[in-house]
Amino acid sequence: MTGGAIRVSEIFGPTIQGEGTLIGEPTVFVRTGGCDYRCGWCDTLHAVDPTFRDTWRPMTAEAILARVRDLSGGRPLVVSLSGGNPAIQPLGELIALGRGEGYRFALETQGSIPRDWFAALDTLVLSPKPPSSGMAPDWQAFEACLAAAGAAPRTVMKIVVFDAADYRFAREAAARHPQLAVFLQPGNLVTGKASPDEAADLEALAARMRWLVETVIADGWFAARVLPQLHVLLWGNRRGV
Ligand SMILES: C[S@@+](CC[C@H](N)C(=O)[O-])C[C@H]1O[C@@H](n2cnc3c(N)ncnc32)[C@H](O)[C@@H]1O
Ligand SMILES: Nc1nc2[nH]cc(C(=O)O)c2c(=O)[nH]1
Ligand code: SF4
Ligand SMILES: [Mg+2]
Repeated sequence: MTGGAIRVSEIFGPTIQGEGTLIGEPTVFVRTGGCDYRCGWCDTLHAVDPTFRDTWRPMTAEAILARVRDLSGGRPLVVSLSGGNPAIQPLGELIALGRGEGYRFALETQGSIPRDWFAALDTLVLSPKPPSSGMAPDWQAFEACLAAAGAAPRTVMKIVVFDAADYRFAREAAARHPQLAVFLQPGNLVTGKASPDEAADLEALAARMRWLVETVIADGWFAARVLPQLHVLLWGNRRGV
């Protein structure tokens, strides 16, 4: 891979953003390959597990933007950079080129790797990982991500909640960073296949979402917003939607 190459797992859309602060917005997704974490419940193992490495392609920023242009018919919209951990990749040039054409950029990351080009984003979604993931958040790196972004992008937190311990973690994370809007997302238990294509367990998701809403309300945490993964409700665990 050359210095400026970006490792891409998949580019798809337009679809709607299914999660968090931009929910419902028409979006093209650029999913990079490779992650420094390995969450037990990751729903995107095909962009994480190195056994999928030969499906990841090195692409230049120009080639990615050309694909985004193709998919969007040249009409600017939101481009969501996700992964894997997109912060591993050199995305500054793609963001600069795309913004020059009117595209807006959002990026989803766990907050483990700060980059100076975070400041060029429109939206930064930081998703620190709760206990159920099996990963421990690195708060120093998380704070370095906030500092790198500065005041330019809208930075929010999106925290996956499976259980009461995750909920307590979310409260603590929010207390550490009271300036950030918080989105709570009920966890979706994928069945462990590396690239799940099966229907989601909608009953279990609804039950977890009800529990989470009841918990937030009983707790009086009125600054939190609770949202499902809309794309999972509509299309299950299918890829590319
Ligand atoms: C696949 S990750 C990729 C970006 C980055 N690595 C991260 O974790 O933020 C995108 C979002 O999906 C969430 N996510 C992953 N697996 C999930 C699951 N099983 N249920 C609910 N959300 C999940 C992550 O927490 C993150 O907010
Ligand atoms: N529609 C849709 N919305 C999403 N929001 C976050 C996604 C992701 O996997 O990062 C995602 C995704 O894969 N599809
Ligand atoms: S940090 Fe994100 S992409 Fe990486 S394993 Fe966890 S959920 Fe999956
Ligand atoms: Mg996903």
